[in-house]
Amino acid sequence: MKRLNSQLQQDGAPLELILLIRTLLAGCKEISFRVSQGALAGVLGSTLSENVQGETQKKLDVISNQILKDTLRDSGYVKAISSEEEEDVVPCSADGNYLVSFDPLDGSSNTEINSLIGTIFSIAHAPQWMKPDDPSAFLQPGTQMVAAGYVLYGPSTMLAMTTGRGTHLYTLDKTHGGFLLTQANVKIPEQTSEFAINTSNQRHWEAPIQQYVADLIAGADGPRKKDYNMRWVAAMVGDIHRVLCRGGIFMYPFDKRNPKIPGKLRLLYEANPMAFLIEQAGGLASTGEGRIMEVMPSEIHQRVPTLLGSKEEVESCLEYYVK
Ligand SMILES: O=P(O)(O)OC[C@H]1O[C@](O)(COP(=O)(O)O)[C@@H](O)[C@@H]1O
Ligand SMILES: [Mg+2]
Ligand SMILES: [Mg+2]
Repeated sequence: MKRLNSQLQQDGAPLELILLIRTLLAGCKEISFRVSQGALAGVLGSTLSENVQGETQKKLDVISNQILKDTLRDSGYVKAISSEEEEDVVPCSADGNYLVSFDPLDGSSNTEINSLIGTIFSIAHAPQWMKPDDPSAFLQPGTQMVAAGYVLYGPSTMLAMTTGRGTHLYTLDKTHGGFLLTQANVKIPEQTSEFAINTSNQRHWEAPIQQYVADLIAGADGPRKKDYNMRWVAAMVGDIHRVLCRGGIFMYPFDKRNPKIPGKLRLLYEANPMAFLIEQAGGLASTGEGRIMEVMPSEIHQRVPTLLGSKEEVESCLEYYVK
């Protein structure tokens, strides 16, 4: 089976980017091991501290964040890091050529129930003019990403990765510790009968999504004349992996509860990297008003409404916005 290295070379990734990706994944392998230890290693449960999002941090949020910071900070490739668990950017090497944004542990609410969790990351060039502690350099649209991916800590540890030449899936071979290519050039089915959304938020949604989801649930008896099934892993990394594997539409839409916060998911280290993977696999990634990867960020922890998945189904969903 092909190794990650040779696929990245085949996709034309520059050597330094390949070395950076390998360094980041070395951190993810350590997280995979710590996660698999669970209660044996005392890594389950919450801490007493809150992150900049106002969420109580899980022990694994803090552990994963520290592992990735320690792994990347002195690598020499990275100028600065932005992380879900860090209020400000983390300065690294002044002559580093890359910026890395990551969600060290996605699906935190799943840690205690031994369910799917993961790490999500995106990589962009660091502007020459930038000082390592300057957050403004991260305020680039997603179209500027040079690589993105996630590592899914599930029954097997899997990697989904793109450098802009298709989306590929890899499986961690725990016998020799390398990621091996298990599915090249993923193509998401354009049509689907599977949707994912947290319906407990329904009363807070805007009218277009209310109507769109109502029509999905109406199934063959409704205007879509087709039955739909629902799934919700409560970990974006798990829901998006399912979409890459068999199609579907994943939604975390605008929510009227607090109009200043237009969604739950964060642009830099959740929505953008997933949008890059989905688009490179032939799917669509929208905020409802436009392409996620064209959103111009105004701050590093900015949130966006998120609609991702099978091309024709996302298009059908967007028609409700036009109506
Ligand atoms: O609790 P809800 O509304 O189901 O939200 C689940 C969503 O929140 C998240 O867990 C947020 O990510 P974090 O766990 O990294 O904070 C997503 O992975 C997931 O899609
Ligand atoms: Mg997350
Ligand atoms: Mg997280």
